[in-house]
Amino acid sequence: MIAVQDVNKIYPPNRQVLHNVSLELVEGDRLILLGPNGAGKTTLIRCIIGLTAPDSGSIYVNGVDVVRHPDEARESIAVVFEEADNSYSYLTVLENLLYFGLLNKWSRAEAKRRAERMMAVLNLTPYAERLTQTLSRGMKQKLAFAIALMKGAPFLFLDEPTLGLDVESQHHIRTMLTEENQWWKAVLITTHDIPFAHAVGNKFVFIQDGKIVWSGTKEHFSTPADLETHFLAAIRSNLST
Ligand SMILES: Nc1ncnc2c1ncn2[C@@H]1O[C@H](COP(=O)(O)OP(=O)(O)OP(=O)(O)O)[C@@H](O)[C@H]1O
Repeated sequence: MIAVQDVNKIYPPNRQVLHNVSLELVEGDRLILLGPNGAGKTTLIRCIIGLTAPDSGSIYVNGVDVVRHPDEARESIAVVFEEADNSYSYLTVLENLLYFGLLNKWSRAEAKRRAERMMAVLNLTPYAERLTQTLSRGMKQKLAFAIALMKGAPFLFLDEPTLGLDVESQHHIRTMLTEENQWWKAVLITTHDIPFAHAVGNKFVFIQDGKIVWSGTKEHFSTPADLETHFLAAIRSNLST
């Protein structure tokens, strides 16, 4: 479980970008963090993974205090930032996946099994023997996603996972995230892609100017259009208060 309680963050000299933010990520959650540009989503993720220290509040990852033990807490979280490029360009797709699998202490057989499954789901199998320096940007993004998953961490954080991906690749990512029997326990996703958010999310948190303006489950929205309407209404009512 990840527990964020009353987190405040002020960038010097006095720009407060998170205001008393609290949220929980528990097993089975596919939590979508929706907010306009500059709302504080990336800052919140950076706080949870211990890259940025909050000015007050607490963050625990599986009981580990992130502020005191960021390295230990981070071991439980695999993160893919927007336009991530975490692969070695002089290794092939398969070699990269095996390398990161072995680094994460899977046996060779287990690393191979996971790499093959990952390539199949993300449609990277035809590129298994290609050097990653020859891949397109979208393929590299899918590989970054696969590499992060090779970590086998219980929590997965994805920052804008569909940005710049073609329709089929978006479909692969969506399928992967909603399949049964995941290797991870919960996922937190930031996105501006409403149809993707609606298809994947089962919990939603709307953030505006560093404040959580609404949170709830998927039952509130029967269609992507509902989600968009609800989101815009929450943002606008926050602006008018
Ligand atoms: N290191 C920093 N120093 C000062 N201000 C910062 C710093 N990093 C971010 N900010 C500011 O904090 C606010 C929140 O930024 P953040 O990147 O967390 O937003 P975001 O919701 O992820 O935005 P986007 O959707 O555009 O990626 C913005 O106003 C940004 O300019």
